[in-house]
Amino acid sequence: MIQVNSISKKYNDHLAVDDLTLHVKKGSIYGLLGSNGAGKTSLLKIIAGINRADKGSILIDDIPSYEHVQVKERVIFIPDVLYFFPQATVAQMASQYREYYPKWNQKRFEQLSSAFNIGLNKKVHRLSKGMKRQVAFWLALSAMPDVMILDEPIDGLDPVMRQKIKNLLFQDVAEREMTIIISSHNLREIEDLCDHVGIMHKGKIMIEKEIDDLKSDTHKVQLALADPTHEEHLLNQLNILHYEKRGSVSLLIVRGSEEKISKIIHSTDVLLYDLLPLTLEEIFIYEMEDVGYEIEKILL
Ligand SMILES: Nc1ncnc2c1ncn2[C@@H]1O[C@H](COP(=O)(O)OP(=O)(O)OP(=O)(O)O)[C@@H](O)[C@H]1O
Repeated sequence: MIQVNSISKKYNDHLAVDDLTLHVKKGSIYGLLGSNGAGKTSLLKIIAGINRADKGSILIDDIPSYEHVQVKERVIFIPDVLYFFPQATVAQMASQYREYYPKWNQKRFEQLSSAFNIGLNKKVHRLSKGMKRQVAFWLALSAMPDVMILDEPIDGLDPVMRQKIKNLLFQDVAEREMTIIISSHNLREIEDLCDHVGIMHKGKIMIEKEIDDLKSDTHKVQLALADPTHEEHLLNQLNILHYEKRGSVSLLIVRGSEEKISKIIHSTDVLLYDLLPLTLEEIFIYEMEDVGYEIEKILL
């Protein structure tokens, strides 16, 4: 559905997106994570056809997104900083959307008014931050896009509204195979919403996986050996993302299946062995450490 092929984007001398390739399947919800300044917003704007890449191609259903209006009409981008026409009311913004997006669904717009409960004659720029975001989703969902690109979308929404919007997004993905790419620093939200995840750093995707695979492939291990002199040999056999020693107990973050890790560890005499799952937030932190982010003593 969405093919990002070897794209790069430079701002002056800074390479914000570096020869990046990414494919997102139809009906999938793809979470884009990354450090500040990793290039996520730059990438999303290129995928949405707002900015042009210096090199490479973006295809949505095999059609280049930047050059073709018929692709842009099927894609909605909700940016981190929202823009509405100055002085426009909700109703006026809706009529702008109705003109631009051929699949605009007026009936749905009217139905959703009960979910959002914001007056049609309200001027959008006078609404609160969270209410503006509600309007952005109300308009986006009524435009019936095939692709939704969301940059920090939940910022400012209260927990009830977050849940409502999540349910509406899930409904569109399930019923009409809408595809979503979502960038967020709120990893609990990403964990809840997404089926795939990509971690971006310095303009590149470092890891791209199904979220379930990512979670079942990284573990927290507590370990104490009967003979500590055997530890070095044991650790050399494991794919370790992070290591800390607390007294006689070693705390490790290890990549690999539970079965494989247990087998290696049980090849030595162990006094203590505990293997625990990690949250996406913890996996993100240790993967970032692996690419050079300074992380010290943050194991809980
Ligand atoms: N219009 C621009 N002109 C110059 N540099 C830019 C521009 N937009 C982005 N950059 C630079 O490109 C890099 C990537 O920025 P981008 O906004 O894509 O990162 P991000 O991953 O979205 O970051 P954050 O998580 O902090 O929002 C940064 O170094 C930023 O300063």
